[in-house]
Amino acid sequence: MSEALSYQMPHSLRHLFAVLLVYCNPANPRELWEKFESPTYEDFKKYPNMHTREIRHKVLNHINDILHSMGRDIIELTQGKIQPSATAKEAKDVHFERNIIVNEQDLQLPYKLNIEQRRAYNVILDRIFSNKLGAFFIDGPGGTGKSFLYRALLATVRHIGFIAFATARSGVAASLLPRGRTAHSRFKIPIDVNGIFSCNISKQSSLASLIRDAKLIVWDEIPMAKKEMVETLDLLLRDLMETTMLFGGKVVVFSGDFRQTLPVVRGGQREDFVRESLLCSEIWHQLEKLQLFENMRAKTDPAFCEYLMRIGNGKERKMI
Ligand SMILES: Nc1ncnc2c1ncn2[C@@H]1O[C@H](COP(=O)(O)OP(=O)(O)OP(=O)(O)O)[C@@H](O)[C@H]1O
Repeated sequence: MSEALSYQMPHSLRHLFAVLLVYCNPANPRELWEKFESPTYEDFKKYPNMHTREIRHKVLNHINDILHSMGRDIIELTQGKIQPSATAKEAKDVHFERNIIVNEQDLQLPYKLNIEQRRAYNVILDRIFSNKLGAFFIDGPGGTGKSFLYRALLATVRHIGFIAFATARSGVAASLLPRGRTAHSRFKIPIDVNGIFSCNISKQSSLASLIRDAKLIVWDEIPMAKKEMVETLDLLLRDLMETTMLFGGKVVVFSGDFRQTLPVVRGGQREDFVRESLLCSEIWHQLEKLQLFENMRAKTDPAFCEYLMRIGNGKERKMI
């Protein structure tokens, strides 16, 4: 840092400081910062009426933005006194999404797939590797291994360095997927779509570029999502990819079980839930359906599997 002071601009000094923090592991980052912070302020000092406190905050936020792009955080340096900006949070998120390390266990999943799962796995991967459009719905009752199949797909695609998004309608389902996020937060879809068919993503942002690069998008629990959410994602992808192809020509895999929960419509009746679901969207008819039948959860108890199916299909009169 001492050497750099004589020839580097404040902007570069801030960058150098971030690099030192990440790659050189200084014994006492705070002491290092306090010794060299002043020269990193110089470019902000030319603004009239800007107090030192404000300048310090701006400078630390800039360093934080740089640290986030490298997957680190200034909280280590400031003990939580500085909150990252929205841009910094996005940069950090993008960095993590581009650098996911797949765990060994998940890499073994493709070898454990049953016949139906393997068929779906091969069809989807083939579309990804041949760069062709693929919009799928994995149709399988609870326990048939839909999540198991996603994990295998996500592991394979991420392991070779491709970007794959794991999303779900609810936070609970998202947390069960490796680096899962709710579809709302991943694609910035408004919570209450209500005729606003646009996601809050600027075309120039790093998130937009990450989405453009994505090879696979997985969306679990789709029966719980309102059809407008899926239509909004379709519009976002067409817009970002500058094409009229469904989902911008990307490979998108939806799944869920329509025997389970449908979208919530306040004060609605059964027909309202159905009308709001993906089943009543134009997109539904364009999805390729891949079936899973074998119940892997209750494999050793076929009678129980049949009982569950009868409940799901509304044919069971006797409840335990
Ligand atoms: N090929 C497989 N080999 C071994 N176990 C499997 C396989 N597929 C699924 N399983 C296991 O079966 C159980 C159910 O699988 P999973 O949770 O993926 O089903 P699901 O269809 O997503 O269920 P739900 O709709 O209820 O969420 C899990 O314990 C999972 O580990």
